[in-house]
This record gives sequence, structure tokens and C-alpha cells, in this order.
Amino acid sequence: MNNRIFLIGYMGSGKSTVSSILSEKTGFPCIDMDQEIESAEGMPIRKIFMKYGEHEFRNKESELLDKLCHVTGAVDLLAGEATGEAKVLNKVSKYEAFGQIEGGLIVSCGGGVILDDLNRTILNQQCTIFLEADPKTLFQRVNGDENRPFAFMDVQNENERLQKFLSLYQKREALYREAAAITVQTDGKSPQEIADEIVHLIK
Ligand SMILES: Nc1ncnc2c1ncn2[C@@H]1O[C@H](COP(=O)(O)OP(=O)(O)O)[C@@H](O)[C@H]1O
Ligand SMILES: O=C(O)C1=C[C@@H](OP(=O)(O)O)[C@@H](O)[C@H](O)C1
Ligand SMILES: [Mg+2]
Repeated sequence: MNNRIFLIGYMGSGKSTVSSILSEKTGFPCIDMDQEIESAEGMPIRKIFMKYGEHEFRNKESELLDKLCHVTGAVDLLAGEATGEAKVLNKVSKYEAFGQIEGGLIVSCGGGVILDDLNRTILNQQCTIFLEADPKTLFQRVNGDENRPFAFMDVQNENERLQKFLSLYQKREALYREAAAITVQTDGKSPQEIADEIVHLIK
């Protein structure tokens, strides 16, 4: 059984909820990337976005993902390939300790982790599972959650907010599929049922 599982998917798809159930079922520790970033930076994600911008949050997210996947730098990963872009990933960072974790792990990623090309390449080499769901259902789940820092969350008009949420999902959907080895359709299933399905799939 592959013992390092990464859950990806749009906001509200149940990554955090399902990963803690999976952790109980497998006995592997669970890491919620958003929580780890909040704890390392000492502030909620929404505040990181407001204070430093989304770009800085994405850098931290990539840094943490590299450590969790034992990737020490872009050069190692892309060895032999021409990459015009140099990304300094192997500097000593707040997230260094995550690179020392050995053994099984359940990782709940942030919904936007797939936006970065290199993150998708790294995830594609792991056991990465896309929790697929109807984005309209997801909107109902996260609508009004003040901790989610997206511009559309602050749009006053409900229908306009929904349209923005759906259009962002449309832009991202192919990226989730590209990064994942397995897709689990979650509509109409409870987090327990989804976790059971995943345990069965990775056996
Ligand atoms: N399969 C599901 N069915 C119903 N509600 C769910 C399901 N998965 C998650 N939820 C609920 O949706 C909300 C968002 O879930 P969460 O795990 O935080 O999603 P994510 O980490 O993917 O953003 C939570 O209130 C959670 O209880
Ligand atoms: O979709 C996104 O870009 C984000 C999703 C959030 O995680 P969840 O998917 O767990 O809400 C969190 O990483 C951040 O607010 C950005
Ligand atoms: Mg989450």
C-alpha cells in the first residue's frame, strides 16, 4: 500500500475532513497544509493574503509541499530537463522539519496547490487523490465562511459570488485532474464513505 496520500480538490470538497478520518483509519499522521502554514507564520491564511498577498502564500505552500514530498529543489526534480526558470527551493526554511518526516502520512492540501506547474509535477509523482464534487454543492458549503480569503467571498451579490466561484472552478478543474493519479467522485457521499472508498483504493 502506498503510504503517503495527498488529497486535492476545490474549496469545501472535504480534504481536511476526509484526511482526519483517513488518519484514524490508517493510523498515519495527518498534515493539513493550511493549518501548518498558519501555525508556522503565526496568522490565519486570510491575514497572510491581506498582509503579503496571495503570491507569498503560494510560495510558502510550494515550500511545504516540497518538504512533504522530500523534494530538495527544482534542479533535482527536473534533472536532465531544460528549465528556463530557476526556483530556489532548497534554502533553509521554516518548513525544513517536514522534510525529516518518514513513513506514512495523510496530507490535506490547500485548494489552490495545483496552480503552480511544479507543484502539479510533484503531486503527480505521489499518490494524489482528487476529491471531485459538484461546485454548486461546494459553494453552499463554503459560502459565508469568512476564513476563506478569496475576492469572491467578499462580493455582496450572492449570484455574482456564485458565478465567480464556478468560473474559478472551471479554470482549475483540468489542473486537479492533471495532478491526481486517482479521482474520487464525492457527490452524495459522507466523509466516512469517501474515506472508506479511499482506503479500499489504496490497499
Ligand atoms: N462529503 C461531505 N458531505 C457533506 N459535508 C461535507 C463533506 N465533506 C466536507 N463537508 C463539510 O464541508 C465543509 C468544508 O469541508 P473541509 O473538509 O474544510 O473542505 P476542504 O478542506 O476541502 O476545503 C465542512 O463544514 C465539512 O464538514
Ligand atoms: O482554493 C484556494 O486557492 C485556497 C483554498 C484554501 O484551502 P481549502 O481548499 O482547504 O479551503 C486555502 O489553501 C487558501 O484559502 C486558498
Ligand atoms: Mg481544508
